[in-house]
Amino acid sequence: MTARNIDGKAFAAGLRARVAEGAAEVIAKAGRKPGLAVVLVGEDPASAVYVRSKGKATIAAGMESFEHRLPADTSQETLETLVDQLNADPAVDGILVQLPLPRHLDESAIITRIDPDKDVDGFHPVNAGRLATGLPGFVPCTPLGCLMLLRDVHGDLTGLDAVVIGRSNIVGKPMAQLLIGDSCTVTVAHSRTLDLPAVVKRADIVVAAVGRAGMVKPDWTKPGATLIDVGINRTEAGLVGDIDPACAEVAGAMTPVPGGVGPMTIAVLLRNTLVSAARREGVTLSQDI
Ligand SMILES: Nc1nc(=O)c2c([nH]1)NC[C@@H]1CN(c3ccc(C(=O)N[C@@H](CCC(=O)O)C(=O)O)cc3)C=[N+]21
Repeated sequence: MTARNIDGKAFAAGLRARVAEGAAEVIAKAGRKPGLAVVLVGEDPASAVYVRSKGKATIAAGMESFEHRLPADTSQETLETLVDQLNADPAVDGILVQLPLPRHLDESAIITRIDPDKDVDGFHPVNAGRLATGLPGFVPCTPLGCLMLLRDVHGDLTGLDAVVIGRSNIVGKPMAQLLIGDSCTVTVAHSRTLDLPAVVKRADIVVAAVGRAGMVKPDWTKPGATLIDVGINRTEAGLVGDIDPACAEVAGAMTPVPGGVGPMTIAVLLRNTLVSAARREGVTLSQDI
C-alpha cells in the first residue's frame, strides 16, 4: 500500500484564496485592509525567513503587513511598550511576536501582554482557556491547520483513535483539545511515555510534533492510519519531518515535509487575522473559512 499524499501546500493555497475574498469584503464594508503586525527580535536566520514569507503572504491576501524588527539586545520594557502600541493601534487586527525570543526576555510576560482579541497565534492563556472550555477565541495556527487537513481526509472524525506525540502549549495541547472537540478518543504521548510504538500502533490518526527526525517508524503504524507530520528538522539531508517517509508503505494518508503542515500554519495565520478584522469591524463574512 502507498499512502495518499496530503497536499498541504495546495490546501493552503485554496485557504489563502478564500482569505483574500474575505479581506475584500472587509475592505468594501469597513474601508480599510485587515492588518497583521509581526515582531521579530534578533537575527535568527530561520526566523527571518518565516517572517519574510508571512509578510509576503499577508500582502498577497490583500491585507496590510506591519513588520517590526528589533535588535537582539532589546529590553523587556521596549518590547512591552511596542506590544502596548500595537494593542492600541486600530489598524492592527493581529499581533504575532515571533518565538523563540532571545533568552534574556520573559516570553510568557510578552504573550500575556498581547490583547487576547488580537492574539492571532492563539498563545495567550485566555485563548488557551477559551479553547479548553469551548468558547470562541483564537486557536493556534499549526494545530488548526492540522485539523483542517484531517477533516478534509476523513470528513467526520467521530470515534477515531488519535495519538498526539508532543505536549507543547503551541502544538500538542491545543491539538488534543481540537481532536476532543471533534469527538476523537485522544491520547497525548510525550518523552516519558512508556512503549510509544505500542501507543502509536493503535492510532487511526497520528499527529507528530516532537522535533526528532524520522522518529515514527513503519512498524509503529496501524495499516491505513492518517499521519500528520508537524516536525521541521534541518538535517544534512535537508528539511525532514518527525515521521519516517517509509511509513507511507503502511499508512493510508500522510503529509509530506516540506509542503504539508508548514504552509497551512501561515494560511491559518492569515485566516485568523481576517476573522479578527471582521469581528472588530462588525462585518459578517459571506463564507465560513
Ligand atoms: N509566534 C510564532 N508563531 C508561529 O507560528 C511560529 C513562530 N512564532 N516561530 C517559528 C515557528 C515556525 N513556523 C513555521 C511556519 C511555516 C513553515 C513553512 O511554511 N514551512 C515550509 C518549508 C519552509 C522551508 O523550506 O524552510 C514547509 O513545511 O513546506 C514552517 C514553520 C511558524 N512559527
